[in-house]
Amino acid sequence: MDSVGTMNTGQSILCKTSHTDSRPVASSLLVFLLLLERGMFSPSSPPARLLEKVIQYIDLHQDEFVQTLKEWVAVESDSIQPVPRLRQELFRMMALAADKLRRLGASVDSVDGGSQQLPNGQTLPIPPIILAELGNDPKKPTVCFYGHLDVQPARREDGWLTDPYTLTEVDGKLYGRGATDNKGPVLAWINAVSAFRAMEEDLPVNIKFIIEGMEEAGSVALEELVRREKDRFFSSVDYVVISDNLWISRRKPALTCGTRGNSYFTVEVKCRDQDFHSGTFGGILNEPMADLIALLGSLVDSSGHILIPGIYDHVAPLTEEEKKMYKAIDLDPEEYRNSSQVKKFLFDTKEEILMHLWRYPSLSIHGIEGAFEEPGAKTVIPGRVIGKFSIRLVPHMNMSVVETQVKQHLEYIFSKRNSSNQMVVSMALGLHPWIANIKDNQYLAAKRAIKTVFGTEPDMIRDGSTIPIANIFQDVIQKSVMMLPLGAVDDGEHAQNEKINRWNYIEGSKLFAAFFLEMAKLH
Ligand SMILES: Cn1cncc1C[C@H](NC(=O)CCN)C(=O)O
Ligand SMILES: [Zn+2]
Ligand SMILES: [Zn+2]
Repeated sequence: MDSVGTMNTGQSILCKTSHTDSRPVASSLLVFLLLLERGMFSPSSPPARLLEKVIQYIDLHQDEFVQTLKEWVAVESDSIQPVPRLRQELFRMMALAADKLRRLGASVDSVDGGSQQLPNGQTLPIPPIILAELGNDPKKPTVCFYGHLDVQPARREDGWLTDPYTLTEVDGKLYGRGATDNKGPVLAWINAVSAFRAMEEDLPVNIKFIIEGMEEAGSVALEELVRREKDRFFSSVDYVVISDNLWISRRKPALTCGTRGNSYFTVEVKCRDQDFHSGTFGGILNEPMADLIALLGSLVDSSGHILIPGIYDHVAPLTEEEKKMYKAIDLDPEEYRNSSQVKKFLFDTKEEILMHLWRYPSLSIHGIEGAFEEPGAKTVIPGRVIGKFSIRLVPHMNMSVVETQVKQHLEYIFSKRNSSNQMVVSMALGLHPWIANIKDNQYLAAKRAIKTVFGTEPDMIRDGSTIPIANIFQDVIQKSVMMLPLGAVDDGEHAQNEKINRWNYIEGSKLFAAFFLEMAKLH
């Protein structure tokens, strides 16, 4: 643990609060009691004893696991900024991971990602995608873990309290870019496997890995690889597990049963390609910005209701059963609001907040390309501007119906302005919502593993954002996909001071180990 850097606050890294402490003795005892209570095992039955041993191993080696996370976080594997130095870092990251997996005894294939053509004509290499496997016993189920090792950009000046690429532990929180998204969860899976390997125990399931380095940049080259490997690497895969989202709580584990999709639009308003001076042209033009602001202003009202006619028509009706589901979820709306530093949300109750994040569409306005957005008082009239907004999609909205509704609405608003400018609307991205089959064995196994390791039933949650690869796995290889998050709601993915709690990381490693054993029992 002392190899992990400490923030200069005078707080000792050894001074862990009980809140985040990972107590080896207590948790092993808890597991033992739970296994007894469930009546699944006699006290000395082999799987129960094996799990106890694995859990003990993970507790004893937790500082090594944190150290490896520190080494991985130290690699600036930023896939967003398209510069050669960072691409090199991505290659280094993927090589580190390949090496780690080889040392676990996996056979590892680093598949060449080819290259990426940027809009400015530059080409950059794409880091390899790792396909790895460990065990191919036909009697065991094969579980494939998907994760990514690229990260969002981070600079200390953005408001980080510690160096983003130096994993720093403060009060049981491990701060660093990628700690929770997604290096920590990838390593938790590897830690679970390594515990079995180190104790020379047979792995309960066959394990496969698909690990990429371009997720934050839109998973460039991934879909093509999945299609190409459908009948080879994926032919033996029975289940896919993704751990790339968060719990809705700071303490209570969750299983994710669905995510929203997204339809991303651009609306261009153009007078001419060059800007104007407002002293020379102001007063005699239909200004593109004024048109665009009116268009963007017509999309959603101040209560969050989307004003595009028909947009709610196909949204799945709310059932009584579903309403009950929200009641059970661990979320304190006041705490959530305060910790997000927001004065007031559009909704006050837990149920309304969750429903509007998960099961209703929302429209967000993201930005305007070509607008004057720097400080200062430039008297420009932009000649051409592009507005960007997106609608989060939910079951059972229809993508092409939404596209038509958006276009017709904007054309109607624009026509009422009698503007002489040109308007072009296009849907840049269409991602469908994802729905899990929670009746599937792996959800049952994960629930049992959570009960064993955390002593509680999970929150059955959805997620308001999109993990596009989930639908690709489901559609292309047609196997069950599960999202099993490890991180807490306040981990801050993509934000300054991203972290994963030591407790989540270590208990998460145990959770994956318990999951392997539960999966084996179901087969
Ligand atoms: C790029 N993009 C455009 N529309 C949707 C997306 C995916 C993006 N995914 C995430 O953030 C992963 C969260 N764990 C999002 O949902 O915004
Ligand atoms: Zn991620
Ligand atoms: Zn991310």
